[in-house]
Amino acid sequence: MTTNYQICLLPGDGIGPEIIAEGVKVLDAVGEKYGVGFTYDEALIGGCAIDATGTALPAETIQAAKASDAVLLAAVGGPKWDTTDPEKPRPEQGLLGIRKELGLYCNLRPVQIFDVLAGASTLRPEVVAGVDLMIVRELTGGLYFGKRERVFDKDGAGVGGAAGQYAYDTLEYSEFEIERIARQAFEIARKRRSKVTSVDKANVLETSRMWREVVHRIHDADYADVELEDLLVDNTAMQLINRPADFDVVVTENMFGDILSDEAAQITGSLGMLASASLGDGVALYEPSHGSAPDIAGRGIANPIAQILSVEMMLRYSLNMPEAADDVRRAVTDVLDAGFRTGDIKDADTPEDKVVGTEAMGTLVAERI
Ligand SMILES: NC(=O)C1=CN([C@@H]2O[C@H](COP(=O)(O)OP(=O)(O)OC[C@H]3O[C@@H](n4cnc5c(N)ncnc54)[C@H](O)[C@@H]3O)[C@@H](O)[C@H]2O)C=CC1
Ligand SMILES: CC(C)CC(=O)C(=O)O
Ligand SMILES: [Mg+2]
Repeated sequence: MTTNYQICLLPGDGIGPEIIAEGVKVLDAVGEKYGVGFTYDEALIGGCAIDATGTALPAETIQAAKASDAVLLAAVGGPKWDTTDPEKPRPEQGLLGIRKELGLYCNLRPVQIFDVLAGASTLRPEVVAGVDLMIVRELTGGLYFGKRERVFDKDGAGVGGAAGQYAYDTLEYSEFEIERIARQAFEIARKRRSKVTSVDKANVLETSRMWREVVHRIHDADYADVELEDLLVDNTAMQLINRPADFDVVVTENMFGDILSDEAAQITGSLGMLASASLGDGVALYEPSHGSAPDIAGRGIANPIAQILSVEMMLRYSLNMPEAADDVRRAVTDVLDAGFRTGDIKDADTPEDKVVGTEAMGTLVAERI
């Protein structure tokens, strides 16, 4: 009997539709090789969903995601929907909403340097050599999900202590949320180089002081074999580009993880290389770490590798196809070793005939599965 998987596709906006097509191309090549069927159910999220339905996360999209074996998302957002009006819908609400709906509290962002891309990084090759770290980002708590409000000073009488508008966002964490992400980080570290760096701002924030306490309690009780270090987030931002190869697993709260992963992506040469898996206790979602790149959308030049490596993570974590996942990684490595580059990862030595577009890069990878 042929295995058949139902994959929910969420192309979103900007370069989203261009790169997800290449993820699907690679997944189809995997299906052909392993005799596995993939059925795709495409749904709306983000700006395109606002245009069609007035909301960034229609109920049908949530249903399609929950009914699938895994979700493949590209990216949402763009200038068309940018607004500072708190009453208007924003594409990013769709992304935050689907993470919450599916309970995706654990975001894995692997930062690995492909040897041949050492020259594409803005850091010196000897600094980026051997970089292999995993950012474990808490994904459904913290500042992105806390209560927020803007109070308009309609009569000029002043709000929040002074004349003018007043706004706030709140950063909250429960012990439970910290404990479950910390356990994930320690478990992952045990399968890697057994080192966890816990990143916080405990010299200022109360949530961070509790974060540190909980992480240490879990460590001392159940994971004393794993090395644990604490690092303040500002120092981490600096150390990541100073000594990136020293990091193994980096565990941190939602916003710190968002910011640090974009920074870490640059170590690999481009944000277009950084995949991610968003995991919970049910259906998981796989997405590049980058956004919808409106500055290059519609030109066929976006790098689809982050999306393709997100397919690799889907095969590994949701579909229990580790050999196929290895095939995807090997195929990407082979294409890069053969010298092919999208514009974002080319360097001064890349010959013009090796610079390829989104579609060609996807085809080159799919051919090597
Ligand atoms: N997961 C998601 O859907 C995310 C969505 N966004 C949204 O995306 C929109 C654009 O945000 P930005 O701040 O510009 O971040 P971005 O990640 O879209 O782009 C940052 C820079 O990286 C480049 N880049 C990103 N992905 C690339 C790829 N695959 N190939 C080549 N170059 C690539 C872009 O061209 C741009 O110069 C905003 O509306 C933002 O809210 C931002 C981050 C995550
Ligand atoms: C667009 C945000 C909601 C999220 C983000 O930047 C990310 O997950 O990387
Ligand atoms: Mg981000």
